[in-house]
Amino acid sequence: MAETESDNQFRTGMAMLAGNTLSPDWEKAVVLIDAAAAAGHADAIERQALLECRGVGRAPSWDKALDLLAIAAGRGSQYAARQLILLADDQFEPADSAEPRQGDWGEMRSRIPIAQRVRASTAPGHMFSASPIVHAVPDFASAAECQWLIAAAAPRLDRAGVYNNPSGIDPGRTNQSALFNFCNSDMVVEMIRHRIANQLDAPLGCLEMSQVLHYGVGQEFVLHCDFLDPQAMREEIARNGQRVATVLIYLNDDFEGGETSFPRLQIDHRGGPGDALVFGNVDSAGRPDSKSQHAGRPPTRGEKWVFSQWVRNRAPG
Ligand SMILES: O=C(O)CCC(=O)C(=O)O
Ligand SMILES: [Fe+2]
Repeated sequence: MAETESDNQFRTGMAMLAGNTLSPDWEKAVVLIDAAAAAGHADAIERQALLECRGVGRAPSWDKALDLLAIAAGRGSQYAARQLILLADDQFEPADSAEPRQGDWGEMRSRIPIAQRVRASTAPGHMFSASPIVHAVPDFASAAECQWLIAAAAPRLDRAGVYNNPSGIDPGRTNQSALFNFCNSDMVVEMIRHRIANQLDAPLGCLEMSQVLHYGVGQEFVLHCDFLDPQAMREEIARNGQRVATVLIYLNDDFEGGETSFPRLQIDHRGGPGDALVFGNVDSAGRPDSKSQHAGRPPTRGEKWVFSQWVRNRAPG
């Protein structure tokens, strides 16, 4: 089938947002995606939902975003349909279902409990350390969300990089990761990001691009601190802020080993699927705290999957 004008606009707009920079040139891309969506392009409407919830070139609105998702599903976007099923019914629908899902998408959309889905956890959890904070929060994400994140990351895994190495590859980080830039984020991921921002009482703009990490047997993320080196990364910190907190969400438990270890705090932790570990990388005065040093230990059997969110002390810009 010949490519239509709106196919072309959608493809070109998405290509502009495919990189991993924190601030791509949104303006032109958004014009193209909006134009394709206005012409009824289902995939463009599905992406427009993400623009609405993030507030790119408009005021952020979950309601408008979810309305668009229902329209996109009605126009045949299976991706939009799967997001609605998860958000309304907390059910994970694999992407390769043989039968295209039929549904009353407007009705399903109306049942999405937005406030509940983005609400911070009120469970006391377990405070391992007060300074730096290391706080285990149970049941932070649902089983379906964990399955969703693994499925979204699995086809895109790449050798994990580190910020302060120009080649991006670090010998101390043998695990793999998948980044959620605009092109591969979605409303399920955005809801989890929103929940994390609420949990930390931080603006959404402070969250870096989310990642899912994968460790096979023997793969590890050796001892490191998540804060950015105040000297070596001075310009980056001035531009985009310091990385003051990290939130991990454990996505599975069918492995052995693979703890998150903080040797200076004598913590060795493994959460169950959906449990979060929130930790600070700076002390109460905002200074980098080397006691936050930690490692992702290698699994000795099976594979470990974890969602990792680095959080700055201010939004980039
Ligand atoms: O996988 C882990 O347990 C640790 C991950 C980690 O240190 C990070 O994402 O910064
Ligand atoms: Fe880390």
